[in-house]
Amino acid sequence: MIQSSEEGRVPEPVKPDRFIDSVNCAIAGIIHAARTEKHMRNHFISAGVVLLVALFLRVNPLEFALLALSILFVLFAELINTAVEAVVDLVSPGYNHLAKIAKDTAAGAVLVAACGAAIMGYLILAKYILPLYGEVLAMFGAPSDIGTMVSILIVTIVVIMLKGLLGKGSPLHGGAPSGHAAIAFSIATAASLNSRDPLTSLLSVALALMVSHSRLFMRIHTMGEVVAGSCLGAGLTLIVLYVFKFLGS
Ligand SMILES: Nc1ncnc2c1ncn2[C@@H]1O[C@H](COP(=O)(O)OP(=O)(O)OP(=O)(O)O)[C@@H](O)[C@H]1O
Repeated sequence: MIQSSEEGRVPEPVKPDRFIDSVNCAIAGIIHAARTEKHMRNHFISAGVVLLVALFLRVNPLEFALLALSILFVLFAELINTAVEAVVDLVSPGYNHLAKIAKDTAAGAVLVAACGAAIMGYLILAKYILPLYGEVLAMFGAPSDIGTMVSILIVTIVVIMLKGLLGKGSPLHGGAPSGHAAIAFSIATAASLNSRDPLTSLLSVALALMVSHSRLFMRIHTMGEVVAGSCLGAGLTLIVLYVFKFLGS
C-alpha cells in the first residue's frame, strides 16, 4: 500500500496491518487492471455473458464449476500479465530484448488460458446450443439451388450499386458497405440454410468473420462498413431465399 506522507513529498509504501487492508490492496489491483487493460474488460464482459448463458441453459453443477474455473484462470493470467507489464515498464522503460521476451511470454500465458477456456466452453455449451440452433435452421426449410445462386448474385449487385451511389471506393476495394463482408456473410447464410447442420453453419460463419476481420485488419474498411456489409449480406440472402420459397410453394 502506498500512502502520501506530506504534500510534495514522495509517497512511502506502508505495509497493510489488517487483513481487510490487504484485501483492499488486492481489489485495487483488480480495479486498476480493469480500468487500464482493454483485454481485461473484454475478459470480464465475456465471462459475464458465458455465465449468464450457462445459467439460462441450466448446465449441471460440475459443468458450471468447470466453466467458472476456466474463466477464473483467464482472469488470473491477465492479472499476472498486467503485473509483469508494470514491472517491465518500471525496470526497462526503453527498448530491451529481455523486456520484450517477458511481455510476450506473459501475453502468451493469457492466450493459452483463453484458448483453454474457449475449448472448455465449446465442449460444455455445444451440446446445449447446437440442437437449439439446428431447430432454428430447420424452421427456414431447404432453399432451392437457383434461389441460393440468385441471392448471392443480388447481394453482389446491391453492394456495387451502393458503392456507386455513396461514391467511395471501387467495387473490390474500400467504400461502403464492405463487399467482401457482404458476400462472405451471404455465402455463410446460404451454406447454413442448405446444410441445416449447426456445426457446418458455425464454421461458415467463422470463415465469414475471418474474411470481414481481414478487411478491418488491412485498414481497407472501417468497422461500420464491415458491419453494414455483414448485415446486408446475411439479411438480403435471407429475404431473397424466403421470397423464392414463397414463390415456389
Ligand atoms: N520495453 C520494451 N522493450 C521491448 N519490447 C517491448 C517493450 N515494451 C513493450 N514491448 C513490446 O510491445 C508489446 C506490447 O507491449 P505493451 O506494454 O504495449 O503491452 P499491451 O499492449 O498492454 O499488451 P497486452 O495486449 O499483452 O496487454 C509487447 O508484447 C512487446 O513485444
